[in-house]
Amino acid sequence: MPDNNLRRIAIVGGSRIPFCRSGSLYADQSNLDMLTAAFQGVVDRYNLSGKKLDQVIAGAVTTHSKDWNLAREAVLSTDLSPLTPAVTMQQACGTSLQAALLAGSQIASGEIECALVGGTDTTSDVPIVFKRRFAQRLMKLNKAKTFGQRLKAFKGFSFSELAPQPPRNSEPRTGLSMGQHCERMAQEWNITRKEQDELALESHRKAAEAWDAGFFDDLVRPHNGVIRDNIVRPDSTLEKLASLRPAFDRSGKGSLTAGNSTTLSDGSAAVLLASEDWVREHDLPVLAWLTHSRTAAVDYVDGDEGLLMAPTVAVAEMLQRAGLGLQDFDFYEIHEAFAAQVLCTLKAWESESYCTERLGLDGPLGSIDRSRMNVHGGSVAIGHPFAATGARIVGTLAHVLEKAGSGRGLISICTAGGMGVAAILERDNNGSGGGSGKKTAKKAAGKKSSKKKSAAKATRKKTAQKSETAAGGGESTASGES
Ligand SMILES: CC(=O)SCCNC(=O)CCNC(=O)[C@H](O)C(C)(C)COP(=O)(O)OP(=O)(O)OC[C@H]1O[C@@H](n2cnc3c(N)ncnc32)[C@H](O)[C@@H]1OP(=O)(O)O
Repeated sequence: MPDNNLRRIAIVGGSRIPFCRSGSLYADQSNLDMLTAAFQGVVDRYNLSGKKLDQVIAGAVTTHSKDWNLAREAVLSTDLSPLTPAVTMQQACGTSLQAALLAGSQIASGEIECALVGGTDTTSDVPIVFKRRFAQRLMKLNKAKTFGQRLKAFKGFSFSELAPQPPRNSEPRTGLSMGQHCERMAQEWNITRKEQDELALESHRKAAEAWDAGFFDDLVRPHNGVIRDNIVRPDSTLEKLASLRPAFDRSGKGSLTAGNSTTLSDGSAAVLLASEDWVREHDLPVLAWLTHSRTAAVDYVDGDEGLLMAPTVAVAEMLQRAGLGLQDFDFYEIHEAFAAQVLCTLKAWESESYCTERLGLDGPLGSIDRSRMNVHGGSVAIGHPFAATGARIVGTLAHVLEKAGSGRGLISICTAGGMGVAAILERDNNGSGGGSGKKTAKKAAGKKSSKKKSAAKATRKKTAQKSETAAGGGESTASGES
């Protein structure tokens, strides 16, 4: 991306739905319902109704086979032009940040002018399937033409075959959950329980303050009757956090709890990216520019690397290529998979031996100013619908930079499979630097013709009908007050 022949990548803006605790207010929502809502949020915000976009890249980590090409199905459920192509991709918790990087590369190279990227995940609507043996019987039954063939399909049947198979919740190569892996990292890096609880408490405090101050008003669009993230706990205390039992290691050494880990959550987020020309042509604002990125992986299987330590590598390599130091940032958005993951990452960057021996640097990257990190809360407080987190963070950081007027922000996301995705967003001193930005998002949305408005309404109705909505008013109001 630093190549001068490449075009600048504008972040026009993002939209997401409120994130909710697993099995709560989105229990009736599918990945498609939620991704459609995030996409439609961007469409409405930037007056894209009926428009053909050049590219849509999005994904989910936990999917059903019925999800098909989820990104394309979501496009067809919005009022974007059906001529908009879309691709579904997955890189665990890095999915929608990686989607932005892939789309950004296409914009930079001149291949496309604009792209919508996003992610969604549900831990409420998970695919629970039968054992392979029973599934094979059903396939045989489906093909059977005679009564004898139908009977044969069930020859030797055992009721144990009916035991449901829930989705995998552990790393395929180690059999350990993310939490168990992060416990190991916390113990290796001597991260205390108190440090983790303090970080978690701060995350909740900042997220609650940001909601109260209206920071999320432009970024989060109510969905299914929910108006606020229902995971944020403004009333949490250090004493309460300290009283929670370790969740992943009950040997007495464990320090990761429900309070300092991300909770299983449902939600979606999307971001619109474009070339400078396209932004100008459509008179849209540029909140920030996507200027650098890097993806890295660590060997957590045969090597002795921590599963969630790859962002240390991705960020180090990105900084080297960008010619920047770790302190050259006004804001840091570090995905809080677990409070311990963030603390291990910060400690690794401060460690001379880790930075020289593992990252091949001349010395430590050093400390960051913690008051600039996750300034409006992180994944511990807001929630972490896996594939949605990258787009949430890109949208949030772009918004933070817009409000600051100018500056530079660093994004760091750890993923399952031992990977890390990093990116840099920047905002020029002269503001947007791209389109005049005269037509603000709200003005753009306000200009929507009544014909388009009713088309959008009809489409949303169509989508809503597809899911059996049980948006209980009482429950939704409760979330609004959370
Ligand atoms: C790359 C990556 O991003 S990896 C990360 C991927 N994500 C994950 O792996 C998800 C990890 N999280 C989990 O698996 C689960 O959330 C767990 C296992 C940590 C906890 O699950 P649960 O036990 O169901 O959590 P639950 O929400 O019920 O909380 C347990 C208790 O802690 C309390 N609690 C949780 N957070 C707080 C808080 N901030 N303040 C006060 N109390 C809290 C709850 O009220 C609850 O108390 P109760 O038992 O009295 O009702």
